[in-house]
Amino acid sequence: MKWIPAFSKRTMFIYFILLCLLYLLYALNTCLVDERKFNIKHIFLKQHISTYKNTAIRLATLLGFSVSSEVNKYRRLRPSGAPRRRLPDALIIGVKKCGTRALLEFLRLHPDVRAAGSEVHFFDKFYHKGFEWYRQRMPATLEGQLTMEKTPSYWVTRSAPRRVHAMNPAVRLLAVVRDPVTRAVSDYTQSASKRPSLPRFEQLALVNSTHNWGVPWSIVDATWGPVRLGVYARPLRRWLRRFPRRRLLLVSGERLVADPAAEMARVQEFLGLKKVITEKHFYFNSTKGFPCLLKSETSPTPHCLGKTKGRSHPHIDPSAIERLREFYRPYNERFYELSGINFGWP
Ligand SMILES: Nc1ncnc2c1ncn2[C@@H]1O[C@H](COP(=O)(O)OS(=O)(=O)O)[C@@H](OP(=O)(O)O)[C@H]1O
Repeated sequence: MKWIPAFSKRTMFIYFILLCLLYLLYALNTCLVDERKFNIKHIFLKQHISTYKNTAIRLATLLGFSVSSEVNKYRRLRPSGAPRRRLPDALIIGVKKCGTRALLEFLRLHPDVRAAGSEVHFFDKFYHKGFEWYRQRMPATLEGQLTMEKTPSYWVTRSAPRRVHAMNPAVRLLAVVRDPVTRAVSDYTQSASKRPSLPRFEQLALVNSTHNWGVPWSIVDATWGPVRLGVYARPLRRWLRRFPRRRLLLVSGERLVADPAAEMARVQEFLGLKKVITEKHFYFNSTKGFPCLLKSETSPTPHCLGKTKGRSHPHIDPSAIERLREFYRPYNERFYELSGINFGWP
């Protein structure tokens, strides 16, 4: 052990204190430039490595050592605690009219999640604009916070799995699914609210045909958008060709209404988030018939989702509902097999 310089205990102690002071000053500096709330996870976990690195660089510079060009980048960098826009870490990819807005709004209650407010439609409509354009649409986040976006049409966009994979193969995907019959009625209700002259649901969902024995019979029009979108097995297969099953969380639209806190516990676990969103955040609004929020980042008072969420549906002939249920049954079975979850739709 002769090669160890013979420092006195006193000198070593002074060096140790100096190092601790430098680290403390650096950590404090990081907090002060951060205009948001002090975030324990952010400072002490995610930034740990870069904090040590930057402190070492500062120390080296102070002691008069020259620093390499790579290290010189440090001077141009903003303090590492400053918020900046990043590509999403997680995406809500669908399914239309299954509760995607509710999921996003609930997730926004979490201090470690920041999400784009409106649907960005990058992977379906604006892919040609490039990832930099996409990044600019994202909210600024601190290191350690998740950046999110929801665009339900990604679920059925054929090129979306490949494109999302090209952005980040480790991205986490969430898809909300609900009974395809209710989903179809919800989809129709939305269209009818924009076009009051739209024919009745039954007329669009079913086409009259003649049964083999001459008995009039109606068959489901599987080409009609609101019906086609409820065949979940096909798009799921496409996503699973690109992403392992563990990267995709299927959220139950029914449970998101019946027990939002329990469903959000699954979501938070999947996203690797601390369980912050709990029963305390929700109350059931009997007028609306849906869970609403007690408070959120944007509103300190109790509030529900907008008027376009939770519309009342028109009455649909029960025989048409039954025809649709028969139609979806084999597709639902296939979907349960592929996903490994039995959603128990009637
Ligand atoms: N908490 C809460 N409040 C209101 N609505 C809720 C909620 N949770 C789930 N839902 C259901 O979400 C349905 C709308 O789904 P999406 O947000 O995915 O619609 S969209 O695709 O973004 O247009 C919406 O469909 P409709 O009932 O047909 O309006 C709701 O059934």
